[in-house]
Amino acid sequence: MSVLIRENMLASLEDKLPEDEVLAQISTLVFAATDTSSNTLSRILELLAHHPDMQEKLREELLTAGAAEGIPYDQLNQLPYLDAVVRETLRRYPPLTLLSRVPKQDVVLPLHKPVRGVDGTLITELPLKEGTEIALGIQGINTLEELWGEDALEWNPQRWLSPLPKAVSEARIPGVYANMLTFLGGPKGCIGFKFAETGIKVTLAVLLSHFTFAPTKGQIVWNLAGIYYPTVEPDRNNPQLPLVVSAL
Ligand code: HEM
Repeated sequence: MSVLIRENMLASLEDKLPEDEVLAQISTLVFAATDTSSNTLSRILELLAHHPDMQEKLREELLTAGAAEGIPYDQLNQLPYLDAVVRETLRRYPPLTLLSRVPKQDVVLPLHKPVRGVDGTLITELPLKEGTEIALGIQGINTLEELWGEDALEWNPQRWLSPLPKAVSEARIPGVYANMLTFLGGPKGCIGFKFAETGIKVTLAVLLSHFTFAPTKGQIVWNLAGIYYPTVEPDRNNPQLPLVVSAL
């Protein structure tokens, strides 16, 4: 945001954004960045609390790399298990599960594989009228068994430590990040995906090298909304995720 403000002050009169547009950009950045990243982080901590073996493996990787004292960006980004945990969570539990797009003109959309219509004809493409709202099933693509294999619905960071199934790379998923649609792609894709990934990794590095996380007795429910958020049953309105946190 400071870069945006600074560059706008330096821009020529012709290129300068008016103040209301700068404010609108700042609101978009805050809105787009906050709940997406924090809910992903909550999801990771909850999953690690329920998988103490994976939590320990990740902590060991972090402590060996010196995360307790603080490690440089490049080194943090090269930690394979940390990367696997973040990727797998963003694959299996994308904070935005469904988004839509509206074509500005009539288009014909080719299908990845043909489907059979109720009258028995084979359909290979969909003609869409301008203005038709199309739902993009982010979570559906991220967890398609046909691509990711029979365990597509399992949260398994280990899958990122060996080559991905051929079907995944051959599908050419048009997302900006790791063969998935979590951050979408194209001109309206997420501009903050690297920032989000780094923020999540830095926070995990700091927390896991000083604390352990375990589940509480309360039942956590993840509510499907614009952005998935956790609550404690039966309260569905106040986002919260209690965990037992102990100092190392
Ligand atoms: C885990 C974290 C995040 C996820 C899953 C995520 C996901 C997405 C997705 C799917 C879109 C496309 C929305 C659409 O086309 O309707 C998007 C757009 C965007 N994201 Fe992210 N995002 C994350 C974090 C961030 C962060 C940290 C920032 C900023 C630093 C950011 C800034 C933006 C902006 C500016 C847009 C464009 C909004 C627009 O076109 O109106 N995002 N994000």
